[in-house]
Amino acid sequence: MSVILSIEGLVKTFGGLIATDHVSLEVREGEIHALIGPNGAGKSTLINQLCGELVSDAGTIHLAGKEITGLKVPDRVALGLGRTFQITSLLDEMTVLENVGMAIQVREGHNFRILDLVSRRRTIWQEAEQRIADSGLSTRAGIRVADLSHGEKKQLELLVALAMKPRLLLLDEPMAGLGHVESQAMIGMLRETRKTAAMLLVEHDMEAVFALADRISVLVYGRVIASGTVDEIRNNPAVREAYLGAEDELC
Ligand SMILES: Nc1ncnc2c1ncn2[C@@H]1O[C@H](COP(=O)(O)OP(=O)(O)OP(=O)(O)O)[C@@H](O)[C@H]1O
Repeated sequence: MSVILSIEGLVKTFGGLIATDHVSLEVREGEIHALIGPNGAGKSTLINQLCGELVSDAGTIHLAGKEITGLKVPDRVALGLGRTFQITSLLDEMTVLENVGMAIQVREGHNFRILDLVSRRRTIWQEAEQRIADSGLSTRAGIRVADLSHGEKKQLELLVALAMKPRLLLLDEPMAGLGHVESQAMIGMLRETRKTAAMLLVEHDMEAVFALADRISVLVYGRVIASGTVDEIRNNPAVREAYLGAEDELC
């Protein structure tokens, strides 16, 4: 399986604090690679370094073989990097359909030509309808974002990110704040997503991690202390040690 994301020796410091300390890991095509670790381990910092919101102090990032370490956010997006943004980035007064349609228009923007504007618009809205019909939001296309539940907003956030057709999707706690039923719906959506995009999944919900991950890397104090399959990570003494006091989370 080829490597879609390769990180080598990535470092980020804040003053005297080393938030990510020579992090190296790989995400392969078609896999969900979970990144877990205690609070303050550096997971969000790493995601922000990868998407270009934080400039790294050292190390390299390659996406599908191309070095993207020094690129700006839009250039990384153009090369196939996607991420779910905070729910607040959804357009509250617009419908589910309009939010997905807008994302597709952004993706297609550079292809617009005056002459085929009308037919392009039709294609865009058809794609938006199809993406929604295939998701857990199939009955919510005409609903304003403001009237959606928290779980539905998280699903829409994922749909909007997918409308950009990323090759690699960075997910920062997609299960946060979801109830059991909503979590199951999100797990279903992420399983479907695996068919089109590899994912680096930062998540505290271990049930979801174990249900979804092909491989897991464990970050503690900014360092990767272990990388492996679900079983390897569950049975790794150093990982259990890092989670001491919350051991049943790993059972
Ligand atoms: N902008 C910043 N300025 C200063 N320190 C920061 C900044 N961002 C993060 N940190 C520090 O870097 C360390 C790693 O934080 P980070 O948010 O990446 O951890 P995390 O693993 O995502 O934690 P959590 O699971 O609680 O979200 C923490 O000690 C945090 O306080």
